[in-house]
Amino acid sequence: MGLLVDGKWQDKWYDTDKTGGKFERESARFRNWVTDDGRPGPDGDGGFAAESGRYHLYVSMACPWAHRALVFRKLKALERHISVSVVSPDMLKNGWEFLSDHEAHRDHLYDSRFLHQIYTKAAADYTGRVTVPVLWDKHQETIVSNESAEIIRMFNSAFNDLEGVRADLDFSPQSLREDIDLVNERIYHTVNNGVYKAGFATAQDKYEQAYDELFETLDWLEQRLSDQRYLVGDQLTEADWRLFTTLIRFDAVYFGHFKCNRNRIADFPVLSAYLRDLYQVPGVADTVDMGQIKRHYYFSHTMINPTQVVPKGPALDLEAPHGRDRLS
Ligand SMILES: N[C@@H](CCC(=O)N[C@@H](CS)C(=O)NCC(=O)O)C(=O)O
Repeated sequence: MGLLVDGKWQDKWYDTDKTGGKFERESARFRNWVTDDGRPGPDGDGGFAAESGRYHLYVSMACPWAHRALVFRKLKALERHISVSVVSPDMLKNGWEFLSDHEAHRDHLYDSRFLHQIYTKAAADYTGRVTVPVLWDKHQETIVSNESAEIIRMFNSAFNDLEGVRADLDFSPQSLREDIDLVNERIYHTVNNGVYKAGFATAQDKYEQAYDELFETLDWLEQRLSDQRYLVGDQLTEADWRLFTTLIRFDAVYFGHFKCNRNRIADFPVLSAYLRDLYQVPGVADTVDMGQIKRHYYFSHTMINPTQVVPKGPALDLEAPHGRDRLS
């Protein structure tokens, strides 16, 4: 694990000393938007028009942020328009890596060895962390965006005019945007990023604070979802998919590896049924690779799990009936 400094790779773990043991996530640096006609989006430069075959997504199957983009690519039927390369689940001293001789983990565009080479191709003097997902423009040979929250909004609406794309599915309708943003905000800080704050804390109090906030929000969600099928009423939205990619990793990884162990998701009757409901949406299960998820966290974070032994369990029954149809 490391980062780029002026375009040079440095093998360095997160620096929590300067924040008293607290993990603070760095903001993504590439913030352009693909739009239907190439006009600029809310941030960054214009010139990124939605075109079939022009964009490439770099992901890890293990990463919850990249997973959001994969879910949107699948549900919006963007697979034939946006190609993808999947890094190896092992993220060690060189950061995310490709494996040239494994079709499943090759860089299909440049046959690079490391993801940081994609970052320096886009910005030779880049300073910052090298994260997935990355949305790459094959025409301009640059990174459009490395911020998953924005990539999923592009996938939701920018490509709607392309053939076969599910324009009828809108996961961020304008009429619900305010509510979506509100729940996203709480869930981002206390759940999506909350599990990382607990897992990467290097001070007891910082860990306990993240743990308390996490379970306070999970209790709130258990309540909220007891009489409504989805987070923002009876329609599936972006807010659900953003929560989903954290919940699906919870019992297998965050409960043990990140010490988020007051309860498993399986112990929350409502949340666990909600998780199965989302998992059973056609196409979604194809985006979940529990083997790569467990391998990544337990094998890559050697300061948390120095033996690199990957747990066999837990047994998860994601195909069991969820019974939530009655709510909508
Ligand atoms: N803000 C980013 C965060 C992405 C992120 O942190 N991805 C993790 C993998 S789960 C990563 O690549 N970490 C590498 C690192 O921090 O060096 C997003 O949501 O797209």
